[in-house]
Amino acid sequence: MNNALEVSHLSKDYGAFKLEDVSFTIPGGTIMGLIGENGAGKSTTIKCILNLVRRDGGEITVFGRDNRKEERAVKGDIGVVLDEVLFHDVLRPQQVGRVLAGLYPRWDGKLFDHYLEKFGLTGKKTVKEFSRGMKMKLAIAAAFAARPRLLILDEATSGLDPVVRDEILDEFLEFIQDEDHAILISSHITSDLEKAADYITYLHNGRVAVSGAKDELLDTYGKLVCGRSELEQVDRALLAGSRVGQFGCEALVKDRRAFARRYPALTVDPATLEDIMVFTGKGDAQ
Ligand SMILES: Nc1ncnc2c1ncn2[C@@H]1O[C@H](COP(=O)(O)OP(=O)(O)OP(=O)(O)O)[C@@H](O)[C@H]1O
Repeated sequence: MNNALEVSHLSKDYGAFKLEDVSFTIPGGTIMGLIGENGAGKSTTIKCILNLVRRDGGEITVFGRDNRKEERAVKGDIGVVLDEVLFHDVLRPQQVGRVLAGLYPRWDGKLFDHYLEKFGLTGKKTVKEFSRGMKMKLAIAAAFAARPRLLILDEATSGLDPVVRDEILDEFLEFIQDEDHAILISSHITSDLEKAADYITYLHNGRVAVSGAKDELLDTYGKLVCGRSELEQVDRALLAGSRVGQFGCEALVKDRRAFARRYPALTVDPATLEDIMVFTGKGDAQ
């Protein structure tokens, strides 16, 4: 089975910002969450995958095909949902479907109608009268109906309420039941990715800071909460970052089992993706 996406040593130089040596792989039948601060390079990475910006180095393959040499075929395999929805304001969802049917060779009108029904978008409202959540749902229905093999979402679930996000995440989980499908989703909402993603890549200042299987990351990292004097005694090499506050200290432990063996008296709790992102990104913040 081919990997759905392989990004190897990707680089892009904007002058003031550089994407450097970004590599990650999404196996078929899985979801990769791309996380990172504002300006970390998530959208630039996605634009390179979509060939919307020219990369300066590296390789990108989608289901084994080079995204530049076989651009047409690769485009047909990818569905995209961006954070801005650009459908014609005056159209109703069904009319949007008729327009898109002419643009996408693999368009599945029945599937589109199924999602409109499921997402409650079958009324008489035009896109202009839609809330942000309704627009995102329409974009996601359209992305599914184009029958992509790789679905890419850039911040598409931000700004949606938890109920809608949950519904949409369930659709994603169903989509990847087919091993020939995969999803790359960039989001600031790490709790969504904690629920849905199989793999996580954390970009920091244009570089991969952490990448791996989500369960493994959550199982390995830990969060230490302790007093200042205790923190001062801990070997810094075991920590990915720490924070000294008014009422105590917190630190991200790189390997909580190894840490527990060395410091059995200190309690290390499981870390969240947000902890991993915040502490790794800040390093040794005071
Ligand atoms: N066309 C461009 N020309 C020059 N610099 C650019 C261009 N597009 C993006 N950048 C810069 O690249 C950096 C990364 O931006 P990018 O949009 O990839 O980040 P991001 O991780 O998606 O951020 P956010 O979470 O805010 O969307 C930023 O410093 C941005 O200013």
